[in-house]
Amino acid sequence: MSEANDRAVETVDEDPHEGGFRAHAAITTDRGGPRYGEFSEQVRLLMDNARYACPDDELVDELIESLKALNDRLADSRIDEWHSPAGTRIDLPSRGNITLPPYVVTEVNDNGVVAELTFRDFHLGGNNAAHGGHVAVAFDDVGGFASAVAIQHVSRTAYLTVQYRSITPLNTPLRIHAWADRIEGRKVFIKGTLYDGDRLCAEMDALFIKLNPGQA
Ligand SMILES: CCCCCCCCCC(=O)SCCNC(=O)CCNC(=O)[C@H](O)C(C)(C)COP(=O)(O)OP(=O)(O)OC[C@H]1O[C@@H](n2cnc3c(N)ncnc32)[C@H](O)[C@@H]1OP(=O)(O)O
Repeated sequence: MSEANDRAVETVDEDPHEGGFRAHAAITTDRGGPRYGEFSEQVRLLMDNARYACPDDELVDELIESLKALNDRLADSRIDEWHSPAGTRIDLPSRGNITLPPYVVTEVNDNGVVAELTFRDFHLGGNNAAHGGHVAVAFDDVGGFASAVAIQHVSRTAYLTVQYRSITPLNTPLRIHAWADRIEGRKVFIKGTLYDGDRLCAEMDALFIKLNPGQA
C-alpha cells in the first residue's frame, strides 16, 4: 500500500451500516459524476489489456511508473464502501462495480431478475472461455438480487452450486436469469440459468438466508 492508501484507510469513518451490506445512505446515480461510467469502462479495459499484455522490459518500467502515479491519485479519493460509487450506481452496468462481470438488468418481476451479461477478456478461464469462478460470481450477484426482490430484504449466500453445462464464451452478450424457487422462513432457494442464445451454459442452485436485524 502507498502512503496515500494508508491515509485513505485512516479516513474511513465509523461503519454506518445496519446489518447486511446495505448502507443507510440512499443509492444514487450521481456519485462519481456524469463520467463515472466512462471511468469504469477504462478500468475494465485496463484489466482486459493487462490480462493479454506481453510488455517488453522497457514498457514494463514505463507502465509501473504510470500505474504508481495513477494509484496514488486514486488512493487520494478513496472513501468508505457505503459511499463509493462502485456498487451504488444503479444506472451503470453491475451498479458500477468493476469487480463484477458487467450486466444490465432487463427484467425484474415475479419471475425474478433477467440481465444481459458479458464476460470480457479479463474473465478468461482458458481457450477463450469464461473462468468458472467468474460464472459463480455472476450467479451470486444476480441471485442475491433475485433474493432481495423476492423477500424485499437483505440476504446472504449460504451455499451456491453451479452446474457448468457448456463453454461460456467471452465478449458475447449472454442471458442470465435468477428466480426464487421457494421460500421457507428465512431460507430463500434461488435457481438460475445462463444462456448463450439457445445454448445453456450453466445453472445455479443456491440458498440465501434473510438476515436478522443487525446481522452482519
Ligand atoms: C440489489 C442488490 C443485490 C446485491 C446482491 C449481492 C449478493 C452477494 C451475496 C453474497 O455474496 S453474501 C457473501 C457470501 N456469503 C457469506 O459470507 C455468508 C456466510 N455465512 C453466514 O453469514 C451465515 O452462515 C448465514 C447468514 C448464511 C446463515 O447464518 P444464520 O445464523 O443467520 O442462520 P442459521 O444458521 O440460523 O440458519 C438458518 C436456516 O438456514 C439453514 N442453513 C444455514 N446455512 C445453511 C447451509 N449452508 N446449507 C443449508 N442450510 C443452511 C439452517 O439449517 C437453518 O434452517 P432451519 O431454519 O430450517 O433450521
